[in-house]
Amino acid sequence: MTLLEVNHLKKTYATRFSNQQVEALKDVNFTVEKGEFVSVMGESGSGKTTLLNILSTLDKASSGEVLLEGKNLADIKDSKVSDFRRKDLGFVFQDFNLLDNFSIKDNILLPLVLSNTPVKEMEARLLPIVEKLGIANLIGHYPYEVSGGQKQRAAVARALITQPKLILADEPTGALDSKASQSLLETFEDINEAGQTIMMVTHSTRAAAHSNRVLFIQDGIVFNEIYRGNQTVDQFMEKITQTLMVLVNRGEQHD
Ligand SMILES: Nc1ncnc2c1ncn2[C@@H]1O[C@H](COP(=O)(O)OP(=O)(O)OP(=O)(O)O)[C@@H](O)[C@H]1O
Repeated sequence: MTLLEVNHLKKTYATRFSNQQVEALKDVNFTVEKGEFVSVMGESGSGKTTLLNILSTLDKASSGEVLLEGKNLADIKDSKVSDFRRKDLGFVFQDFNLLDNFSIKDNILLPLVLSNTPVKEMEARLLPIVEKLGIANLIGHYPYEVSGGQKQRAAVARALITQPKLILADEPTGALDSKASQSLLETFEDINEAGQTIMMVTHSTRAAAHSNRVLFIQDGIVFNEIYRGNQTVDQFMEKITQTLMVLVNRGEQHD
């Protein structure tokens, strides 16, 4: 079943200091099936953040459409946009975005508090998630008392707690050491195997190699996509590296 459909997405920015326009996305087309774990790669400036911002309704496309379960995001009323973002999407960022003055538990529960979920239900949802993520013993701590890897697990728990249709992750391993990255990627694989659809922007070939499919963006379009299939992480990494080389060579020919 198709969860996300992106059709002819275009985003043009008007620059502030000249009349020039930047075409960040020219014609982006792809679909994501329910239960997929998809990575998006591309050189710096290729439009990955722009794409994530539009998918997460933080920014609007210049033209084209994004459908989530067949529903056009552009049709969501302004008054309902934050509700949509909170209930249907989960976010994981490079720098965790946890609130320093809230305990790990309160950080995780925040989206449910904001949508007036009964306390009993909050508690019932919390336990299995923190146990699965291995942070059950840390929920009374504050973010400054735990490691980067543990902070990111708390952020993943916060993303999962609303049972979102889609998790959007922006460089989730960017601030983690290799051990914590590896552990987070395995967690992503686990929650994906349990049915969670994930879309992750990353510069890391190792991170991307944990997903099922990689989309490569260049010059504002999806230039290529490759599937992991039965490949191991190492085999898929090799394939991703080869595809990135083609991308770099293509870019140099254009320069
Ligand atoms: N608000 C803005 N105003 C004008 N131009 C912008 C704006 N945001 C992004 N751009 C331009 O759009 C293009 C795509 O930027 P974007 O941030 O989406 O790339 P990216 O692939 O996420 O890069 P990175 O990997 O470095 O984060 C770039 O040329 C960038 O300079």
